[in-house]
Amino acid sequence: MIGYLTPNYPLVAAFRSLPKTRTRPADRVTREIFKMAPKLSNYFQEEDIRTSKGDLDRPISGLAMDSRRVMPGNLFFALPGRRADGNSFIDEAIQRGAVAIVAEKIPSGTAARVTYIQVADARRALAQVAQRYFNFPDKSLELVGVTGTNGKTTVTNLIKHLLSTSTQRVGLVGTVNYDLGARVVPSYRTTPESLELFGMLAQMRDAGCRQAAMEVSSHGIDQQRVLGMQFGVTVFTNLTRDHLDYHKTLDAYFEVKSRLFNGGIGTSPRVAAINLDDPYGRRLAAEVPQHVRVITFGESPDAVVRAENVQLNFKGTSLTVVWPEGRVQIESPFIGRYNVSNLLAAFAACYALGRDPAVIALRLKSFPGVSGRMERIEEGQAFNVLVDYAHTDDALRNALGMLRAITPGRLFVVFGCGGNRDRSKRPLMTAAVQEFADFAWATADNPRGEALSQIFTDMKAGVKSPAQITFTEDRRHAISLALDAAGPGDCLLIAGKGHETYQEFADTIVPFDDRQVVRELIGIKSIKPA
Ligand SMILES: CC(=O)N[C@H]1[C@@H](OP(=O)(O)OP(=O)(O)OC[C@H]2O[C@@H](n3ccc(=O)[nH]c3=O)[C@H](O)[C@@H]2O)O[C@H](CO)[C@@H](O)[C@@H]1O[C@H](C)C(=O)N[C@@H](C)C(=O)N[C@H](CCC(=O)O)C(=O)O
Ligand SMILES: Nc1ncnc2c1ncn2[C@@H]1O[C@H](COP(=O)(O)OP(=O)(O)OP(=O)(O)O)[C@@H](O)[C@H]1O
Ligand SMILES: N[C@H](CCC[C@H](N)C(=O)O)C(=O)O
Ligand SMILES: [Mg+2]
Repeated sequence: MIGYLTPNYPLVAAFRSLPKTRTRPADRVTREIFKMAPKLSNYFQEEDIRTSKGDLDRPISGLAMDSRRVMPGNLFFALPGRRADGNSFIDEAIQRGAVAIVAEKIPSGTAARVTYIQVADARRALAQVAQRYFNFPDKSLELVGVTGTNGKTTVTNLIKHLLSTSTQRVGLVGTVNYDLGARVVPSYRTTPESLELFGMLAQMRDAGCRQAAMEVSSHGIDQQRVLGMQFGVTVFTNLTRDHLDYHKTLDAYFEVKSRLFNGGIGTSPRVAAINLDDPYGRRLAAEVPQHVRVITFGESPDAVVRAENVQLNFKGTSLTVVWPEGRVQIESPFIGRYNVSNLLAAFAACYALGRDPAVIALRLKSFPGVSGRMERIEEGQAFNVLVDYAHTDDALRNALGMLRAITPGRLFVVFGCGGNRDRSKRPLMTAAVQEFADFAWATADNPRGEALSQIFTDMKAGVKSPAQITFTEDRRHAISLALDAAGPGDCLLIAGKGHETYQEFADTIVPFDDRQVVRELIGIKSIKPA
């Protein structure tokens, strides 16, 4: 599935350099190319290797970290995991043609024709080797890395929009899609593995991109997916409760995120843009090492890039952005106070890259928004319907608080909680919904491997007003009930799945798009304008 992200770069170069002849038997061509392929030892430094066995000078045809994707001639990385252990797939990798193995322990009874390299940390080795294999693509790009619990997708898309010109395409890596310069492909992970990331950055570089914006998830930092990557600017949006299944405490979650700013990923950014309105942002700004320039942003009066005169309504937001050398009035079609924070984050990142603030301000106006983020569905119905990706209690509180303030009628919400994710946020999400909405339909999000009844039990612990919430397993039915209930002046928020076009169950993934479902149901029900 992801082979297109990790082409055999050195081999492609070797192939291009071969003299063009009309008659080249395929196996001879393969042999010729292979002879020109760089050697295994090119990708390691002596200190990386604990012990080794076999020929370190053999050519390799590519890198793999999943035995199911090994191609003949590959170097396979056996990574220790939470669910599986890559070491138990070494035999399978060899059967598929792997000629060299990197592992933290060399298995006994090794195959003689294969080279084994023992390293202290296989994930670290994967990132280092991938960076060398793709020839340091991060260093050829102005790379902006955005982290934080919420706002990463929005801010990276804003940055891409602000930096792009008619002749300059800007790369993107994030939750919704990957823009590789020559094509855009749907995303399967917010921050993919280092092997895929360096492969993608190489494609951007080769397609002529000079900048790229990348979402950096806490899982990505912790699993060394961005180890050694050179970011010019890193951005911190905020830190609120999520992913405690993984990080256990908010402080541990913060420590992981702060590695993107303090050299903890092996590199430090030139500039850090940090949200001063967020308590963890304030802490981070004080802790960033001296050699990193900090540009704070926010509505706080002491922020370097700050917003004044913020005015919000259903049509958009107006604000004055103030920075040390000037100020500019901005009109944006974006709604919601948290989007002021996102606008400032993107503005601060572009300012940090030395872009003209006046030009940035002008371009903000034409930002089309992000798929599934407060996306308005207008099918002639008499009430507002918005599809949003709020999937934490903080995001729900922000989204609903904002809609409450600008909705004349009743506020309704359809929401759910994902399975195999942080259980502790579930009751808090219900409580946040009950704080603002007149009525809520709780339903399935992506149950994944968990029983929906268990997810509902967790969610029910946050119910305060049982008469204002109902639990309905089928998401389409829940949306249908909510559409039936809404009338003129009301607002319906469908939260949690945003841009997603599927629903993930234990043993199947089915097509499901909240936006399409709303459109279909409005059509079927012939909900008429007032
Ligand atoms: C919790 C988590 O992040 N887990 C990731 C981690 O899993 P793991 O360490 O348990 O790995 P594993 O599945 O046990 O496999 C170990 C090794 O064996 C290999 N293997 C496995 C099976 C096989 O047949 N052959 C084989 O070689 C695997 O490729 C892997 O190298 O490493 C795997 C390989 O890279 C990832 O696929 C996996 O992501 C899982 C599926 C996941 O759901 N991750 C989510 C939570 C995530 O990363 N989300 C963030 C976004 C969060 C946010 O938006 O805030 C993201 O960046 O997308
Ligand atoms: N700056 C912000 N502060 C708080 N909530 C926000 C902010 N920006 C967006 N949100 C809310 O969070 C949701 C997700 O936004 P976005 O996709 O930009 O975040 P993300 O960090 O990329 O999320 P993910 O970790 O799932 O990739 C939005 O739909 C909105 O409800
Ligand atoms: N990046 C988030 C997205 C959650 C989206 C929500 N629809 C869910 O499935 O819980 C995660 O993987 O935790
Ligand atoms: Mg995202």
